[in-house]
Amino acid sequence: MTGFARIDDCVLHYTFREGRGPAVVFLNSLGTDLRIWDGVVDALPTDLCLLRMDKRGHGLSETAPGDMARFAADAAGLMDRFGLSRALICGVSIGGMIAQELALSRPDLVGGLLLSNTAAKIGDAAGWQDRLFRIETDGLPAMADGVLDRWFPRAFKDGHPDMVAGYRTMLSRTDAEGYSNACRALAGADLRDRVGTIACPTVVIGGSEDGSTPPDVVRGLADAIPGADYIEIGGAGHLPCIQTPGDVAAPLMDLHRRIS
Ligand SMILES: O=C(O)CCC(=O)CC(=O)O
Repeated sequence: MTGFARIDDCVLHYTFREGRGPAVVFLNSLGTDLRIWDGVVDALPTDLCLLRMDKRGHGLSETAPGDMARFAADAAGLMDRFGLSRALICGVSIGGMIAQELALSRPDLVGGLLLSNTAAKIGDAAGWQDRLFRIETDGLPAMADGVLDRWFPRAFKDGHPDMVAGYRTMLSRTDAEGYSNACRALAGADLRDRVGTIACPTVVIGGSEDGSTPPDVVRGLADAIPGADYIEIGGAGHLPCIQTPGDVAAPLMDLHRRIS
């Protein structure tokens, strides 16, 4: 079922499938929408309960300002709407930060975490300021090639030109204000002092060719969360959910079995 739900000040777009629990909840990266999980969902058993959502300012969700806590409250509000608890939260990049924030603020909702290509702090203030300036002066379409170079390794781009063109379109059509709001949320978010208290089973995935969250940064997150496992996907860029969805679906199902 595809639908829309008002969570406080913002109408959010989601897809929900009832099924076997624990539910799996997917949280997207910057400049993408819930379709980045299509390949992962196709590789999962068809009887699982699944919730995907477009965070505010992305996909078909409304645009409204909000920090990392607000993004997590949106996910929590949607999960509450569907009566989900102890779910397996799978987030990539900023989606992985939202997942960490959710585990810290609403541990009742989170049974396990699959954190893909993310960290407890992503980038630095100067880098985000520069990006905000470029969005305003050049616009997202003009920035797309640079972003895609961080998302996908050269060999993947050469081998899949149509797919890469499609994701360039997804990025370029993202609402500039929504994208900028998410950049501000990233600039202001630092979970490094708090992730050591995450207590649920956690798997962290990195990509050896990730140009946005390099593998040493992602491994640092796994080191900071008690008991977390780290998996590095050789040859993967920033978005293995698109590039090699089976490499995300397999640890997701292992974790699902562990928490079931
Ligand atoms: O992808 C994200 O959610 C944030 C990390 C980032 O900066 C991605 C990019 O390189 O554009």
